[in-house]
Amino acid sequence: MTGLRVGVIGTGMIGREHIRRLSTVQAGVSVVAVTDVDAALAARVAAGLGAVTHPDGLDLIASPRVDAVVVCSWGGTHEEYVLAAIAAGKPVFCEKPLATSPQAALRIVAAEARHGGRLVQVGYMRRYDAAYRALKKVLDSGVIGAPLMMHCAHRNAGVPGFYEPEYTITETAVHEIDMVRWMFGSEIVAVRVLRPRVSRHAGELPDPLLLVLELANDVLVDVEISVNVRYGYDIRGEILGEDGTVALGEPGLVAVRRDGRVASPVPGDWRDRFGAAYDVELREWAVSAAGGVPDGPGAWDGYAAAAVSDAAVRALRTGERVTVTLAERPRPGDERARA
Ligand SMILES: NC(=O)C1=CN([C@@H]2O[C@H](COP(=O)(O)OP(=O)(O)OC[C@H]3O[C@@H](n4cnc5c(N)ncnc54)[C@H](O)[C@@H]3O)[C@@H](O)[C@H]2O)C=CC1
Ligand SMILES: O=C1[C@@H](O)[C@H](O)[C@@H](O)[C@H](O)[C@H]1O
Repeated sequence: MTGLRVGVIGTGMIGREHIRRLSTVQAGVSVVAVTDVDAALAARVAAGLGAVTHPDGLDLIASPRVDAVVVCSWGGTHEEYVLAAIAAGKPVFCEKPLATSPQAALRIVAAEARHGGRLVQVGYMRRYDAAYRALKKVLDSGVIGAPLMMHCAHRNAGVPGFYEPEYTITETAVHEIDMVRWMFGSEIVAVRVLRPRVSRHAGELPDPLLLVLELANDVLVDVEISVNVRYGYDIRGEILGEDGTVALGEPGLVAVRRDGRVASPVPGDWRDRFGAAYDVELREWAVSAAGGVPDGPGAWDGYAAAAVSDAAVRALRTGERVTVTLAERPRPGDERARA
């Protein structure tokens, strides 16, 4: 791979994680520029890398020294930076969510279509996880027969103080929303959100929740979202087919049997559970971006996830079943794509 010079916007938790992996997992990639609204933080990160800092994300994107952009700032800032990267004709990896409303995500889809080819990749790392890839391989092989249902659980040990009630959907369940579309190759057409008794650890949050996702191919998916389980980070998935089932295995690589007990480690958070998936994700992105065209989950996937998230937030607020209708998908080079 010829050298790819990357600029990173947002040097917080996942920004620093991605900088570390971009600098180590793929030869030929260098992080040459960073920026953060916390300028002191950006300066510390840049000093450790020998990179330069920029006063803001737009300045970084415009730099002729930056070939490709990684956006790791807060969700509400993503649209502006992704649109600027498209305008500059630079490949951009944007952490999830692509944008915080379907309308904003659709503006990105339209801008990329007007550009005429793919530039955007969204950080849906489950598509790169060995266990999810193995699950999909079994499903696609037909060995369990036609899929009927999927049961998922997404449990966080805890969440930070700034975590808002709607983040249960837009920050957390959004991973299952994307994963399910990819797993079954079918759009989500309606969503319900059920609210069981609230956990005593929940504080002000609606925790836990049960989402029911209806797919266009009539597969039904239930997703438990629990964000204060305390015991660890636990991601589960099992598909029921006409002839059998397939489930994600336990993430711990070993089980210790002693004193009449079996014990195996539970990951602490998403960095533990999906560390290897992020490595593959960023490596594959860097290779495809060096060729000018990212090939992972794209702007349309970011839009579809935003549309389903939006419906799920409405379902959470109203208790009703909310249908999802996606916009018409513009084709590359489509000058009519809505501005
Ligand atoms: N794929 C995954 O599993 C995960 C994805 N994420 C996503 O990554 C993004 C960042 O999350 P974290 O790193 O956890 O948050 P964080 O709060 O640790 O870091 C975000 C950084 O962005 C900076 N920032 C905010 N607005 C900015 C702007 N306009 N320009 C430049 N810098 C700005 C903040 O000062 C902060 O340093 C979010 O969109 C989140 O949803 C986060 C965790 C896991
Ligand atoms: O993306 C992530 C976080 O932003 C989110 O807050 C967590 O709930 C997810 O498990 C994690 O993967």
